[in-house]
Amino acid sequence: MENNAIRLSHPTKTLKGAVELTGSKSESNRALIIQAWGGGLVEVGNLSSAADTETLKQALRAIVHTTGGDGTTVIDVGPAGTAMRFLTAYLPTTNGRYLLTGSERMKQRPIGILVDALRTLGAHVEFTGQTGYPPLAINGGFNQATDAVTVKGDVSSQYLSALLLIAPTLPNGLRLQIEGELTSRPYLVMTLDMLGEAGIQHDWQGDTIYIAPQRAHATRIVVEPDWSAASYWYAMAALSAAADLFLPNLKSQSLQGDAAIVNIMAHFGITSSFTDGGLSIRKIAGHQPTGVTLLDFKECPDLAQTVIVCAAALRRDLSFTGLHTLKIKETDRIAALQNELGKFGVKLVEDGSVYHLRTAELRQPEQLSFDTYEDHRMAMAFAPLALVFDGIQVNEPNVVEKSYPDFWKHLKQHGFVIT
Ligand SMILES: O=C(O)C1=C[C@@H](OP(=O)(O)O)[C@@H](O)[C@H](O)C1
Ligand SMILES: C=C(OP(=O)(O)O)C(=O)O
Repeated sequence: MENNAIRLSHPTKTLKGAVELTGSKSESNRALIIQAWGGGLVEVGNLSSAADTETLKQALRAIVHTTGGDGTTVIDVGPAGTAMRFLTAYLPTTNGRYLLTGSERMKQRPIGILVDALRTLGAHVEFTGQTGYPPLAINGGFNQATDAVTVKGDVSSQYLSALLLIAPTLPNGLRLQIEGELTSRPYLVMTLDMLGEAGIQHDWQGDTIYIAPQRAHATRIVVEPDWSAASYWYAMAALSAAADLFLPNLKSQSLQGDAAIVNIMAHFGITSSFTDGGLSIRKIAGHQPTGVTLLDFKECPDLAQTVIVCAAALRRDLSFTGLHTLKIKETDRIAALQNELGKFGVKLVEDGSVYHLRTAELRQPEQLSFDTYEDHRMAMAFAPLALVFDGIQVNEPNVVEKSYPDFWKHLKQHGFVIT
């Protein structure tokens, strides 16, 4: 067994009880940026314990302490995509000098589209390594050259959210035209809704969003639990013998697009019911598969691994679309899925923009040891397989800290044996 690995099994295959999920990292990281320019008027409740949120919080603290100083502040966001993208837009609006960098993988995740837009606005942002990728040298204090930028919408919605989050602070505001098809749309809507919670108005006509220069109102933003984290409990429920779980504080009307897991998992025999205090999920005994054949993840890319692995274990030969952004996330998630599903005989076959799951040759090898590719979602998507196979191994399990540090602790509390 590798040094840094755990073995997982679940003797009873039954799940019961409550799971207190941490706050959404997407909501938290938006709240932190709004709070940063909100001038003490913006309070945030239930901030996520995700490492990505802690990273952004520390980075923003570093700015407060160095603004106006002469030296360059080095900010290393590690693997945190939202921290990288949001800071790239936010730092030019402060007065400091920064070197913004991240993990080796972060240096392979494109950011040129956002940097080009910021330069059009007049910001001072340079690539210090490969053009189009972090690290970035950023000098604060820019004179706004224009209020109008056009940004491609089909690569990462985070570029758009990053610009919108600073829009109210720009002297001339921002007129953001989205070019091409918008991917991960709910994250953009989340950004606008959270700005709205701080009193920031916007006008969205066709493909253009306008935000005038505005100040935040006094507000307390309370972060909802993380729906992407909830998705792993849905997968565990679907793979269990019986499940009756309660996830406190999740609401049917959510800012998070990953609440789509409710409808997706209905196809896998899981019912969801919202009460005043949260969400109950149950497995229906003797559920017959619905006729669904195709699932689209364009609006909820972070659910893709959860659902694809779950479908594989249930021998559901489904097809999937909307996976085009997965190759530029924490790892190439398509390649990572293909490798790890292959370890138990399942294929994920690429056919243009559609992917097909092929489970006919599913088998359990003597040893099942899953690699995680520095991707929290690989670890959390494959862990539920301990309910199906007689024990699995997960390598580098600490990756879960990126978004859900208590993941393994919660699994132990719900009957998983982890050694
Ligand atoms: O804005 C956000 O908080 C996020 C947007 C999505 O990224 P893309 O817009 O790059 O798809 C998502 O995958 C990521 O985990 C979080
Ligand atoms: C893609 C993700 O995060 P980020 O882009 O913020 O690193 C994720 O959490 O799945």
